[in-house]
Amino acid sequence: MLNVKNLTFSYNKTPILKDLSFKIEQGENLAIIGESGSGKSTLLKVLYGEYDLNFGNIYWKDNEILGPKHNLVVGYDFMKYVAQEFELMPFISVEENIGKFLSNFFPKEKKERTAELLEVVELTPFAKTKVKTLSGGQKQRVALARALAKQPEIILLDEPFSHIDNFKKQSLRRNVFKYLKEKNITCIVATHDNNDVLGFADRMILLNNNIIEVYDTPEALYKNPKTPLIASFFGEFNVIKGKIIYAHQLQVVDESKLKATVTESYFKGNYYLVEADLDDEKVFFENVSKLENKKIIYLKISK
Ligand SMILES: Nc1ncnc2c1ncn2[C@@H]1O[C@H](COP(=O)(O)OP(=O)(O)OP(=O)(O)O)[C@@H](O)[C@H]1O
Repeated sequence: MLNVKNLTFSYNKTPILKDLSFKIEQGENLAIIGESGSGKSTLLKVLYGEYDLNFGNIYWKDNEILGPKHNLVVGYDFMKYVAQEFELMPFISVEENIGKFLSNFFPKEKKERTAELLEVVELTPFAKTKVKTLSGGQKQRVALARALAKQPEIILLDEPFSHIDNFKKQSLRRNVFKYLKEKNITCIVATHDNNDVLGFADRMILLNNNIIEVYDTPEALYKNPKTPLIASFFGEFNVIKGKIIYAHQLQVVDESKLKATVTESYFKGNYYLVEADLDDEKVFFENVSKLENKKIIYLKISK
């Protein structure tokens, strides 16, 4: 179990993380979300032992995670961290990078493990390719596989799929999170992307104003977003009479008290996101077809 108690951290005088406490069990997937600059990357680095805390403690099982004041070398064998800037060895191949920290005393195991991880990150055809010739997204996948090579107990991922194109992203995300669950590896992922969270995270933390604003399951937060900031992570939303209403919860009906004028329709694939004026406020809702600008419509809020 990871046990974070009253963690407080600042780079200089201004605190970035104030009095954070949370726990996660072995094998759980925790997502850290928050606006840019809210401290997501800082939290991962602090959990990794890259900095000394101002106050508080971090424990992984019985080990206290301590910063550079207490350790000559940053990091622990049971934990891996994949940063936004991945440091790979450019002049050796993809498979050599992945196998770099695996023992040469067990060549068969090393080969099998490397092949398994190449499959997970969908880079088998690039096994012999030199890393310096890869794209940013391919390098990100090598960094992920390398972090998994020695099977850590806990892995910290900072925006793990940010460089990966939309064609690959869906299947890669499923592969990686499925692999982590199968191997019972605890995962903490900092992300801006709700697709990294929904369907994968067991719990999520929203960092805001230097504190944990909410800590709950994605389902609970999605169904009952207490603040606009939470709702905005999941999608387009409106605040109507003080209530947060997602765009998909508004429907066009023949008559209602919510009379609005269409101002724009955006094609979104299997629906249009329609923008309209409702009592001089902008509202967004989903509709199967495009609606003419200036059309008067009536809206109903569904559950
Ligand atoms: N090495 C550093 N020294 C001083 N301040 C820093 C350092 N690294 C980050 N910060 C500051 O700490 C705050 C949090 O930064 P951090 O990178 O943790 O945010 P983030 O939520 O990960 O942002 P993003 O989503 O943009 O990656 C920011 O105000 C940033 O300027």
